[in-house]
Amino acid sequence: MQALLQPRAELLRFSESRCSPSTTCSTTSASVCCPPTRRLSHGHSQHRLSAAKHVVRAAAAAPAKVDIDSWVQDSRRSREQWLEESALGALKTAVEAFERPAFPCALIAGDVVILNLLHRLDYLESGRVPIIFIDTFHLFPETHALMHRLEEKYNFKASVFQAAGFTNVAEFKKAHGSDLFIRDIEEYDRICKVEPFQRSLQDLDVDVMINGRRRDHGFERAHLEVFEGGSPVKANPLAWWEFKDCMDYLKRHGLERHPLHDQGYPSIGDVQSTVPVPVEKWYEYAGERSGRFQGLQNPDGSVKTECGIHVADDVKG
Ligand SMILES: Nc1ncnc2c1ncn2[C@@H]1O[C@H](COP(=O)(O)OS(=O)(=O)O)[C@@H](OP(=O)(O)O)[C@H]1O
Repeated sequence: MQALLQPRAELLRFSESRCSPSTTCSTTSASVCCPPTRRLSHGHSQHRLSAAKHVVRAAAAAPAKVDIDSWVQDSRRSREQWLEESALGALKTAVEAFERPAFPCALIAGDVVILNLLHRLDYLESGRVPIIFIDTFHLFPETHALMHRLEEKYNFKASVFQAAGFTNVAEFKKAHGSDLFIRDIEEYDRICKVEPFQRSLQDLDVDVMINGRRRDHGFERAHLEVFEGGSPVKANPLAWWEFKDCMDYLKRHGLERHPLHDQGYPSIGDVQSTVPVPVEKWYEYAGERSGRFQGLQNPDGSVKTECGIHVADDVKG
């Protein structure tokens, strides 16, 4: 309360010092502006204006004894702690309530965070949460290499799914050419992403699917909740995190991040449709994914922002 009163006391002191002791202030609001004994008879409106400016300044200024910087730091720390605890809680809730959880993992920053959270809960080494990795035949080699390093580190083996009927990229290109994604992006997504993804959920009979989708990814995900109904149910432990929270988590915990971040890529998908983004854009709303799906359009001509993996309500197909 004292702190709230202080600016007004300041104002009165300020007003008093500006009023001439030899003049009288005549306006009704002068009781705020000047003590009654020193009311001005002239130029009061001008004086009132400077006093009003002072009110704004006085109200904006913090009482001297408050260390706002430490408040800011404390609130950041509590936010980080809360985000971390809520993500761990969501994963635990999902895994304990369902029988066959799985985590389809593309190794973008949030996925690397989730892998670490799963490791902390002992769901990786124990095999309680299988990791699904869709090899689209068009991923960056660095993505494959990172997956191998994380498999070693956390002692798990990802279940890899590829386009049906092919065992390697050469076979795929022989059948479909090397530019299917240019000629027919819908068909490319269906063959290389959506079908292997749906097959992975069916083969593992997944009843709850963990993933790293977040509200700050863009308008399609702006209202995402931590859990979503459907078949399977989806657990989105990072729904309320921002991209910066993910990067900060990796740094705070000394974790390896995807090496392409250091080459300017905030998000990493397929080689042919992922480009670097100026770093000042990374943390804007939807900035993380702004280098994805480059040059691609939906059939209705709108800009592509999803490959279709998570668009259907019932992703098991
Ligand atoms: N390669 C690969 N392997 C396993 N799982 C994958 C893969 N690519 C995408 N996904 C899953 O799809 C979610 C959305 O991915 P994206 O929209 O970022 O990209 S993509 O169009 O699918 O490439 C993505 O969500 P995140 O967890 O946020 O990465 C995953 O659940």
